[in-house]
Amino acid sequence: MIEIRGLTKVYGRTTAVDDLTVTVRPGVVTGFLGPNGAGKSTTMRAVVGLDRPTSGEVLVDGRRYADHPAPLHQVGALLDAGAVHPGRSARNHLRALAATNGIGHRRVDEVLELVGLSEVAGRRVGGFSLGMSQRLGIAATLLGDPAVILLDEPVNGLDPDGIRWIRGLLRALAAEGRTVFVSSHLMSEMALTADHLVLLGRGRLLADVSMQQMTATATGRVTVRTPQPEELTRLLVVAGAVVSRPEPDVLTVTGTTAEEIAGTALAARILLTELVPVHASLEEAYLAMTADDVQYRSTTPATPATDPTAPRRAAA
Ligand SMILES: Nc1ncnc2c1ncn2[C@@H]1O[C@H](COP(=O)(O)OP(=O)(O)OP(=O)(O)O)[C@@H](O)[C@H]1O
Repeated sequence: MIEIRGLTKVYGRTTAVDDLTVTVRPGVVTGFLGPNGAGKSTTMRAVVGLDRPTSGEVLVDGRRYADHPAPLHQVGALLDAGAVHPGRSARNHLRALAATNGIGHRRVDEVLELVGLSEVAGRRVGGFSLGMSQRLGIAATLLGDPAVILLDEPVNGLDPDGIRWIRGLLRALAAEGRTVFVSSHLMSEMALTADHLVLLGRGRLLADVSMQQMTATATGRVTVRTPQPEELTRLLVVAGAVVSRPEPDVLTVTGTTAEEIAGTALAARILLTELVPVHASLEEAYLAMTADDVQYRSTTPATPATDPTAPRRAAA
């Protein structure tokens, strides 16, 4: 378990993490999401003691990382896949890491196998593709068979096969009862991998929710087909809904439910030939939640930033 309590990290005039309190639990994959610059990497570095908090603290299974007698057995962290001596072979890189932590050669071969690098284990790491380097980084995190696994943007540089592989690996590690905390700025990827989500925006906690809760709060819109669109539009607008008309006999309605639309239509004897609730995708919910917190914004944000159905924040 990772307990982040009141974590604040200030760099000069930038508050990278702002009073963040969150608990990352074992047995599930927790996705750590937020736009670029939200403070995800800073938080992860603080977990493994690479960044000293300005205030607050982070405990891993009840102790600060530095207080664990054998940290590599406690926490496996992939924070920068590039931090490898380019002249070394993959096997020797892992053997060097293993040696300093009292881990034997057999475990090195096991993790090479696990990440699919056995056949290239003798090759110089300098010639590795980004995807291969990511796999090697993941192998290093698993060396000590840790209870807590921390991965910063692990799918970066992976091809679709690699992405599917890492998804399976993360889910298997969580199923074994480990704590799996994985950052990404790709909601679509997390939707397939994570059971729980921690959302960060400008260093602050925006949401700490299960994937199910996130989907439920992603209020959607309703598509209605009717031969009496003008009449139904008038009634729905009076009732406070927002209505657009993409086709002559089709309305898109937000701000109300399918049940209410059906009730309104029935009361006015308006025929409905189609009534389809369309749930907002997780991607839309995420964009709506983080719209105010994007540090580097393009000039034409193609986001539903003003969507009145955007879910409320858990904490602002
Ligand atoms: N060593 C540092 N010195 C100064 N500022 C820093 C440092 N590290 C991070 N920052 C700043 O802190 C903020 C948070 O950065 P951080 O890398 O933690 O965000 P992130 O969510 O991981 O972003 P990304 O998805 O782009 O990696 C940013 O404004 C960044 O510029």
